[in-house]
Amino acid sequence: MPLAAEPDDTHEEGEDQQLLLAKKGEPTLEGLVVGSYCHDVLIRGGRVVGETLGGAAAFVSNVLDAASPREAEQGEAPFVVVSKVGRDFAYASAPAPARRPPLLCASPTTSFHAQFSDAAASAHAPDRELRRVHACDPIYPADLPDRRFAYGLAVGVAGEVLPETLERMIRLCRAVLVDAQALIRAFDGDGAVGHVALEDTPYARLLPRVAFLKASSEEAPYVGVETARRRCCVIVTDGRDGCRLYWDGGEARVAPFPAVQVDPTGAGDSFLAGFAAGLLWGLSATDAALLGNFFGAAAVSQVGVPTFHPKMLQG
Ligand SMILES: Nc1ncnc2c1ncn2[C@@H]1O[C@H](COP(=O)(O)OP(=O)(O)O)[C@@H](O)[C@H]1O
Ligand SMILES: O=P([O-])([O-])O[C@@H]1[C@@H](O)[C@H](O)[C@@H](O)[C@H](O)[C@@H]1O
Repeated sequence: MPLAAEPDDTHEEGEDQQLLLAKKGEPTLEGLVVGSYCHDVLIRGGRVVGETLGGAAAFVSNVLDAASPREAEQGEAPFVVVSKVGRDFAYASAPAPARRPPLLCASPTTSFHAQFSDAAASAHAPDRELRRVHACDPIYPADLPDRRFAYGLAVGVAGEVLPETLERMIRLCRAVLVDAQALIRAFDGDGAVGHVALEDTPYARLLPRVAFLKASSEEAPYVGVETARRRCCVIVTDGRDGCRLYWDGGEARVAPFPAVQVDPTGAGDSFLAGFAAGLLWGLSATDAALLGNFFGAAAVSQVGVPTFHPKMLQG
């Protein structure tokens, strides 16, 4: 499966899955996670049933730390997070923001209300309706550290990863993985989350320089998988049915792990981080997707940012 050509980094043909692996003599691969922490308010049957830390940066950091427990214990930071919050941010002491503090802005912290139907935990109910209540400042190219990274994760939730910021990530990182929700979300006057076609956004021209694009089954029609797969590897996640990988010339289904869903929030973020961790371990893309499915299933089994126990990954 050929990865997207690296526009700013040459690599030998055939090093498809090796892009995220340290080369001989290289220091530990450092990652760049770009996306904002946020406040999540969970509403079921018209009542607030939970208020939690959210934002892909929180879920992604959680998984990357769980997948590299030795570095996390030794205080090594195999990745940096560029995130923005307001002075009202309520979770500064939570593990992820405490380890990787966000930039403080004058604007309020991004906040989402996730409305679940009463049956949302059942097998086939739509999992949630999202509304963006507040949006913090965008993340600008100048907010990114001026150094090279082995990989980047563009994981905005409220439009904070600007096209020019993604372009800078591509220049700084050997391989960039993108969550489609950072590219195709649109918000109406009340903040209700909708989607626009990726082709109609300024991000479309950057796709040939992206290694992996992850989209949920709800987002996939707006991504245009048949077009996108000719530019980069596209992963479509499908909740309890696992995920499928599409590249130019092939596709593969990767089975899910069983889970009792109590809160679908963060499943996609956790999947993408688990997938990236799998590539860093040297797994093939399909085996890395299986690790992503593992973390996605673990995420839905808990409310908010899940707790992963270090032993959970020991064979
Ligand atoms: N109810 C579930 N049971 C088992 N695995 C799940 C469940 N929901 C999500 N997952 C896992 O998490 C991944 C991402 O979930 P999904 O809901 O598709 O993403 P998103 O949050 O972006 O909509 C799925 O591919 C699957 O592996
Ligand atoms: O559930 P998921 O799609 O992986 O990602 C979620 C976002 O879609 C949502 O906007 C945000 O409020 C959550 O904290 C989480 O980041």
